[in-house]
Amino acid sequence: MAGSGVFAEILDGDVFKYYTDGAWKTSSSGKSVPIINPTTRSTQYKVQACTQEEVNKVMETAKNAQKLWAKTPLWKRAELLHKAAAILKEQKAPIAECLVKEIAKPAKDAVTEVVRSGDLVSYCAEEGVRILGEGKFLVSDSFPGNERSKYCLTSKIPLGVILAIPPFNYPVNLAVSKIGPALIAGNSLVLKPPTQGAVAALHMVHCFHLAGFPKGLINCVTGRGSEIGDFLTMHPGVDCISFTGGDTGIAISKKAGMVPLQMELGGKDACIILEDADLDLAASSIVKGGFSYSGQRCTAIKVVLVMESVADALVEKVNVKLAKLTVGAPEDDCDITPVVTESSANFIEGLITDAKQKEATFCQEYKREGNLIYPLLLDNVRPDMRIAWEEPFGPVLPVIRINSVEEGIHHCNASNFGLQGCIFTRDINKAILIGDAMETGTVQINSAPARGPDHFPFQGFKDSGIGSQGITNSINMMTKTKSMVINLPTPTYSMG
Ligand SMILES: NC(=O)C1=CN([C@@H]2O[C@H](COP(=O)(O)OP(=O)(O)OC[C@H]3O[C@@H](n4cnc5c(N)ncnc54)[C@H](OP(=O)(O)O)[C@@H]3O)[C@@H](O)[C@H]2O)C=CC1
Ligand SMILES: O=C(O)[C@H](O)COP(=O)(O)O
Repeated sequence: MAGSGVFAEILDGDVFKYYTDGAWKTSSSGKSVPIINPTTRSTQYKVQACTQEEVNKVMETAKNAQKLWAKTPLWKRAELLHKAAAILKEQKAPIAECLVKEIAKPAKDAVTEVVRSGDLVSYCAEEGVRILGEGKFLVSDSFPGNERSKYCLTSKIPLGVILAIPPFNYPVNLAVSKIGPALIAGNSLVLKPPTQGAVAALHMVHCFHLAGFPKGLINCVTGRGSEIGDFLTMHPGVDCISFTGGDTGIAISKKAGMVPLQMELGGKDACIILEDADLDLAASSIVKGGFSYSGQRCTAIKVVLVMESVADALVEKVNVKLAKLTVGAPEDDCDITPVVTESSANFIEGLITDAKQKEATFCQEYKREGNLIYPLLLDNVRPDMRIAWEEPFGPVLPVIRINSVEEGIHHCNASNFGLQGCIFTRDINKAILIGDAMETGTVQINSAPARGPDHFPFQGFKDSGIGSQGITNSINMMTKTKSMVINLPTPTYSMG
């Protein structure tokens, strides 16, 4: 049960505490934020509603702790991260249980998220030791007009305090994808977990606490993003913001100060199917890519653009597979589970109603029970329908029939998003040419979009983000370059 066993100290009555200065604390606000279970639609957990004064204190604590941490040898930082990763994996069951209750993640996927997170933290430790242990050495005489009289030594140093804000759909994994790189690079961390998923995140933070990180290095404040979000992101104590979520990220980037930003935002990942595609492979990738975790992945396939000549065959294959998906409770490990909130379900329903009014073909009957929306494929979607452009973040997928590859590329590039895209064809030359034309951060050939493996670069173009994630890129992003120039009195070759 959440908040029991080794996690007992993170709970105060029925409210989970926040974490700072190496200890679990109750907010002086006396207020809590309820977390609604998407399946039962009743309050499952409560977390502290932290105050602005508490945020100020946390920032100061993080700043002080970072100064000492930056002086901690790299191998020691790595050792602690490996320890935290091991504890995280050991504690996968209670953390996964929180994910099931808070965000209705299917039971097996919830365990996978925690194990993947442990692996990610370990990889950060190893990669950090490799890339931060090396710097650059430059000599001056390669630039016109210079003799060889200056030696420049560059190394990577930490930024300071990293503010990490992950979204609800991977509250553990997308938190550690920021925490691991931040810590190995010598930064301290303030985590603001999503409200749905906060309790899983607090359990994860406790694993870092148990690993024995120095006091104040990792901090976790809770509260609604709409209430403490602006105060956090505009706080002068923040040296970098790493955010994953929706349009909120665009607003943050306009308000934040002159600090590095890492933004991973929404997507409308297109799947282009050519006439020569392996349709069985395409259909299973569409079902997995479009419907796993009920479509609540930024990398989910969110629009299928299929050549008219193979559209009927593809739609039929997808429908056969959709009929086999199980629909129900996350505890039963169903494929399709309730979406995260009632307002998300209402938003998805709005897109479906619009498509109905504009006469899309419904391949299944639209069915909703509370937050549970049954999987739905909409065929013959046209560009005047909202679902052609907007991100449902739910188990509904539009199919647009195209008559040329150019039409598919045009639709993909007309989107304000540019996260990932995929192409199904047996012609690798065509795949590469189309992939080059798609304005997305990543193009997958003959597979659905995906962020992992977690060391691959992961980035969105346009409204899908700023910067690039993936373990190596995040470590680099959370550092700055420092140079030391040794100025010699004469060129180095002047003797002998
Ligand atoms: N590109 C990517 O890697 C990913 C993108 N996404 C995108 O995220 C969206 C869904 O996730 P969701 O969690 O609903 O996204 P949101 O943008 O609503 O929330 C993301 C995080 O921001 C916090 N937040 C809310 N308001 C503010 C604010 N004013 N200042 C600072 N933080 C704030 C939220 O806290 P709280 O929960 O308390 O409101 C949450 O922790 C989708 O659009 C999806 O595509 C999701 C995953 C990955
Ligand atoms: O949050 C998301 O949706 C992810 O970053 C996608 O991750 P995945 O491709 O590994 O599911």
